[in-house]
Amino acid sequence: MKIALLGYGKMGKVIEKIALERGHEIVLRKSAEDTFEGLEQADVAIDFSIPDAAVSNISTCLDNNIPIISGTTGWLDSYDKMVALCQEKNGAFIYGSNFSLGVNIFFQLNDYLAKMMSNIREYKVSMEEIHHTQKLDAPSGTAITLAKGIIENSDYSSWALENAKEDEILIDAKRIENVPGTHSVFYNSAVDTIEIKHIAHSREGFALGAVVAAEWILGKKGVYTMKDVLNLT
Ligand SMILES: NC(=O)C1=CN([C@@H]2O[C@H](COP(=O)(O)OP(=O)(O)OC[C@H]3O[C@@H](n4cnc5c(N)ncnc54)[C@H](OP(=O)(O)O)[C@@H]3O)[C@@H](O)[C@H]2O)C=CC1
Ligand SMILES: O=C(O)C1=N[C@H](C(=O)O)C[C@H](O)C1
Repeated sequence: MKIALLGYGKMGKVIEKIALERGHEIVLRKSAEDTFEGLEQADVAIDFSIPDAAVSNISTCLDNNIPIISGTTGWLDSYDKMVALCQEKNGAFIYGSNFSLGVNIFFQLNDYLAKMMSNIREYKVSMEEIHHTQKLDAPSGTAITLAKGIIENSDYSSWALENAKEDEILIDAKRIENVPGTHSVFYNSAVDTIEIKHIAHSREGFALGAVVAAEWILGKKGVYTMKDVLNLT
């Protein structure tokens, strides 16, 4: 499979390593100042760039009939627009706030726990996410997906980074050198705390998931998620 890498930073480089190990070829490594030259040769593109570049990268792929996997976070206000473009162009598109197998299992666990806790009034939910200091967006895309999972399964209506109201989920976004990504969901009562936590030990899990998603989408049309790729119910 010929892959275009849109974003060749920390993630782009780990994705390249895993893609080569799995027998794929890289036909474009695009950073900020590079053009899309080489995209036309690609069977699929993988975008791990920056919030301000994601929409342009995804649109360019859809306009050129290249299936696109995007892991870039911090651009979700335009997600519906990209879904509509994919449908209009009869393209193929996956966005994932987190491509690791472990986090996608954690998403399911979070939904289940939120459902279970929804009628138990003694507990108040909150979250913590910790990432490296170069991260541009806060809260993380993964934290937003976790918050959505809780909102869909409870009476909480939104999330806040500070001064959370009664019906808001407080997300504490911490930035600490070299942390690949740690997410915790807490249910606190006066007498105890229930915590579920995912700790990424490196970027390899995210990168492998993105390459697996790229392999999976070949030959398909439509908008999918990692739940489809991993066949999680
Ligand atoms: N979904 C997931 O599983 C994961 C998502 N992420 C997300 O992926 C994104 C990238 O993370 P990371 O690799 O750590 O970040 P880096 O800052 O290390 O890399 C970002 C790269 O994007 C490049 N870039 C900037 N503008 C453009 C553009 N217009 N077109 C193409 N590339 C561009 C930068 O180029 P230059 O160096 O020239 O500025 C740089 O190479 C972030 O949004 C992060 O949140 C990260 C890990 C997992
Ligand atoms: O920027 C990162 O590094 C990460 N970003 C993603 C996010 O925003 O959730 C996924 C992962 O946690 C690492």
